[in-house]
Amino acid sequence: MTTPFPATAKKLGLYPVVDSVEWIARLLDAGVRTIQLRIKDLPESEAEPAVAEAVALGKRYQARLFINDYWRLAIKYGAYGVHLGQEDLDTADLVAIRQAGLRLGLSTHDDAELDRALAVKPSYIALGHIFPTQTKAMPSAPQGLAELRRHLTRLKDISTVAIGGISIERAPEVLACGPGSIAVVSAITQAENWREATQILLALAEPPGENSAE
Ligand SMILES: Cc1ncc(COP(=O)(O)OP(=O)(O)O)c(N)n1
Ligand SMILES: Cc1ncsc1CCOP(=O)(O)O
Ligand SMILES: [Mg+2]
Repeated sequence: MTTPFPATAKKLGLYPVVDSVEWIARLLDAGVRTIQLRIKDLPESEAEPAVAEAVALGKRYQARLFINDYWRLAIKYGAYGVHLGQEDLDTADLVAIRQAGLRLGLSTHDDAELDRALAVKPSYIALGHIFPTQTKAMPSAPQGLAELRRHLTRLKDISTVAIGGISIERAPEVLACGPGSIAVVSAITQAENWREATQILLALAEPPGENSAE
């Protein structure tokens, strides 16, 4: 029988995905408590200082800091968790991640990927991309809100994250579908006023009294 990964909060709330320690520091200081460091295409040795700093910051703020892709570094520095995509699943050592006590988040885009992800018993499942996005080249079409709703009906007992093209304007309709979290990149990093955008998104995704400390 597959051993589950450690649970995370059912409602992870606002989940910014950013590419630098500077963004991690700013957003933790602004009150964000779930966050991901997503550095792409750097050799592990070059990404290592950023991962180490991000993990230290996450601990200082008692935040849920997920490391994208670099699972060995996440284990080495004791991150809260790791985020992996379907391709990453082909190569990552899931046993090592679980034995190190890290949470695991997995990307999914359709029913087959959901089946595969659920078999791993991760800490959360990400569903995307919901709307068109400029941030990442996606091989599939956006799933939209109806598919998001349909997928969520299969995921009552696990923490869920919606991602892809979620703007301040679209966040309420996404949240109304019932995911525990919305992950955003450009809604914050490309905002004219990132502080204001973050506060608006925090208020939408984390209504007072609803944020769990897990
Ligand atoms: C919360 C969240 N959801 C999805 C992704 C995408 O992960 P992946 O499919 O592995 O693609 P890359 O981010 O590695 O390009 C994510 N990072 N975070
Ligand atoms: C990393 C990732 N995975 C699926 S969509 C996406 C990018 C989301 O970025 P944005 O919030 O700017 O659309
Ligand atoms: Mg990945």
